[in-house]
Amino acid sequence: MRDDELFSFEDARQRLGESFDPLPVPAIPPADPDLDRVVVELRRLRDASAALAMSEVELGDIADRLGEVASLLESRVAGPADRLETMWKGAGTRRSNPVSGPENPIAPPVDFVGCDDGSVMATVTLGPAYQGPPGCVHGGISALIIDHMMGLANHWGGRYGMTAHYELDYRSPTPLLQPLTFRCWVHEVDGRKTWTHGTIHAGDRLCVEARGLFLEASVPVPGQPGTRSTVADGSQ
Ligand SMILES: CCCCCCCCCC(=O)SCCNC(=O)CCNC(=O)[C@H](O)C(C)(C)COP(=O)(O)OP(=O)(O)OC[C@H]1O[C@@H](n2cnc3c(N)ncnc32)[C@H](O)[C@@H]1OP(=O)(O)O
Repeated sequence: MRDDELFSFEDARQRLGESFDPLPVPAIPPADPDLDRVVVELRRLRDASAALAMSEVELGDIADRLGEVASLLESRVAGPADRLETMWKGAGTRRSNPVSGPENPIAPPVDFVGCDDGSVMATVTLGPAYQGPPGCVHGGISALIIDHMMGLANHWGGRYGMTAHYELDYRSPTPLLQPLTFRCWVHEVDGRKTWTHGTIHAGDRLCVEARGLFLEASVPVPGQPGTRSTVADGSQ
């Protein structure tokens, strides 16, 4: 089997239907549009603040003004422990995860597409907030995105699980400010185990190769005693 082949293409077709259009995997449910707009603005602040040093910006009372907004929000939102509970009462973690979640300002965000061959793909351009080596994506950010994306590829391939083992080879520098193509696919399955592979390319150049072992498992859901989640799609 070639390394980039789905473990069972026909099996995936049976599970996913004879023909299907690429879809977001899994679809992220909409919520209050104002909430998503707030996060879009927070991301603009994130990216602008990553470029503040050595800039010409007159900072003056900027910190005070931002502090006022932060205090306003803090006074009206749930604390972290309560938030963990509400997160699992709604759309699971799909809206709040740190890779694609529209409610999470640290998410770049990355938009995923499920492909006809069973893989999951994404194209994303990362800015200076994600820098590691000069001009390059931080290796931990690459790892974060691929790990999450492998979870989605498992879901797309009808599997689920928690990452038990995960390894990456950084084959060449991963550039900032250029479109990067991420791809993940289920490579092999055996009982509770799913081996999932992934790559990052800049154009035709291979930047990162990754392999993960996922084990079917469940974890207790915060605030819902006796309830466990399979972490399959952020729901139970
Ligand atoms: C739509 C989807 C959206 C969601 C995407 C989310 C993706 C995010 C992915 C993550 O980041 S998950 C978070 C990071 N992972 C964790 O926190 C997992 C922490 N580890 C655990 O909870 C447990 O170790 C785990 C549930 C993974 C496994 O515990 P088990 O007690 O169920 O496994 P066990 O020790 O019985 O081992 C089962 C088999 O797996 C093998 N195994 C376990 N850990 C391994 C390992 N690290 N390396 C290789 N093999 C391993 C083990 O040898 C054994 O093989 P055999 O059955 O052949 O004997």
